Amino acid sequence: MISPATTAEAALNVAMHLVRQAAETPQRPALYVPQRAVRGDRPTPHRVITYAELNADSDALAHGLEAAGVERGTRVAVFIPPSPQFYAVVFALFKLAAVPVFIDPGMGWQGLKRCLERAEPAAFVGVLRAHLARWLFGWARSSLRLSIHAGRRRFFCDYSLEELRRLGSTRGTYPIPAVSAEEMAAILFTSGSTGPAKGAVYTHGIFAAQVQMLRQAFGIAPGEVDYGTFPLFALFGPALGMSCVIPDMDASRPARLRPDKAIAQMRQFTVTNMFGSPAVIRVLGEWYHQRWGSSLAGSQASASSPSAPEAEGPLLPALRRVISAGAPASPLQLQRFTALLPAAVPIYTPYGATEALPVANIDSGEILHETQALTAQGRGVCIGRPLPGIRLHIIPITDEAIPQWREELELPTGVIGELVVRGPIVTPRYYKQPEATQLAKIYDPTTGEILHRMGDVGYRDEQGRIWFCGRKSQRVVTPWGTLFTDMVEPVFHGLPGVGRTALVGVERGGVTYPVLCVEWDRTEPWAVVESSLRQKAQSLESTRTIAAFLAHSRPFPVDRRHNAKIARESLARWADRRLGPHWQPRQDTT
Ligand SMILES: Nc1ncnc2c1ncn2[C@@H]1O[C@H](COP(=O)(O)OP(=O)(O)OP(=O)(O)O)[C@@H](O)[C@H]1O
Repeated sequence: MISPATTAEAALNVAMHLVRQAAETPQRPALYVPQRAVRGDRPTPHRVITYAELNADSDALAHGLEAAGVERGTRVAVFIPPSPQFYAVVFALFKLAAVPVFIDPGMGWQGLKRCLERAEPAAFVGVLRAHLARWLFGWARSSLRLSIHAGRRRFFCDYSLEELRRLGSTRGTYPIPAVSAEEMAAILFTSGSTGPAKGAVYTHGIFAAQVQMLRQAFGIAPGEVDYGTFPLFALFGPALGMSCVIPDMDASRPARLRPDKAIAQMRQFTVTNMFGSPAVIRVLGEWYHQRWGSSLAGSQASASSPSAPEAEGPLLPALRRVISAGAPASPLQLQRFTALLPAAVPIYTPYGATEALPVANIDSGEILHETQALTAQGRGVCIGRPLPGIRLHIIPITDEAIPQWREELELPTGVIGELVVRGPIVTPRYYKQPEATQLAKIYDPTTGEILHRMGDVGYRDEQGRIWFCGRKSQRVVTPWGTLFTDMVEPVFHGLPGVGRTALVGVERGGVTYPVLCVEWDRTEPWAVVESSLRQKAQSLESTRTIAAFLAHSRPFPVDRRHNAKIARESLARWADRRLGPHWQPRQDTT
């Protein structure tokens, strides 16, 4: 054991950021916690938790958890929604150098069971609902030896957090052990949008690099105020010295965020940084658009409108940046959201995945003024340039494992292939999933680095920017060539009656045909919509082979974490059923 901040190894532990903030600015609010349901029309009382308090609470919990048997390296499943308990427990686990395991609660009971079986946590700390489900569905029964209820009472668990807090509260500062960059710090499960979720192994070195990269890439300064609608990312708020407003929302359903509440909270605390999935950006932008329309874009909100802000000017005047991540954001959504912001405020859409984050970055200025026009012509979605410290390679598309890196794998500029990254934020493996690890990682024998295959396809342009063309597993391979989702779908956006679109493959007689599912908003008759879709498809080489357009009258199914990634696998099954066994593709397709 060492005294905090005395060695580079201890400083690697992400909890050291909290310790440092508490020493430097003890009275700065770390968290603003709504004390009751947030009202859209007036300020809501919030509890303030300072950095000194959060740090002391996590010290007490670290002692208490240790007394209960949690040790360095113990895997602990955490099922607590964003709250003071969540932050205190997670920082306590980091202080112990224990290994928190994070799984999306929204993924469904079966998926959760599978993840927990893989992660084999020895301890489980969660809210009552999570414990009830654990008990009912037998989650992690064979590995668990300690259960902790995140509340005052124990119920049927071994301990309550309140007990552990009391137990540890007189023991002072927790002596954070020195950790190495390679030591496992956490397991984060992917969202499972293209198959079973996989547990990415995070090391202390990765967290340290992420904090540094986020600070540099976005220019986040201590003392800023954060509104983080994605729980795992919210953890970086305190690490970056921000004061974090806890949103009044169900964090496992970002698309159901209530815009009036979110805006009221952001205005009440003059929030400077907002983080959310493209679904959050869409919901807020559409809400604004429906009320005040595009005529006010980027400028003023009418004070005479019933729920308009009293002050003149943009609705969110203090925001310095917005970060939208987790899925492609459509230019239209970005455009609508800019109406809430002061003119020069960027919306960043960083690209990355649970296994490697952040990888590349671009802002709304470049998207709206430059790249969206090319996106509409079928060139894909620009995700910007790799961040400093990251190298991005593009390699030929294959579903086979590639054990070793060879320079010859690199494709030239302009050629579409799979995106592969190397850098300090690349996770080395999946936890106890050697087959998945084999398929996703490449070892470079000359540098000793492990590269991550993103499972995405794209290309590099002459300016060094990367263009995202879709998920590798969702490409549609036809006798007339391969179609990529994010090159095809945006071509049709903006046509009257058309919401989102989704490209899927439907097989008949051993041939896969490209089919476009269309979110039809019923503002135009389907026959009119279909005819304009067909006309548009004929205008480009890449879309000419689309064999059918299908009206989908309800919103598309989406992933559970970000509520933004279209579940094309289930839409493909839907399209197959809709077309029926006797469907004959139109003659002009072939
Ligand atoms: N800015 C972005 N633009 C386009 N796509 C993005 C962006 N950011 C993330 N993505 C998409 O999200 C993926 C990462 O998602 P995440 O880590 O949440 O889990 P997942 O890969 O969907 O889960 P699984 O691998 O279990 O299917 C990326 O590989 C990419 O396809």
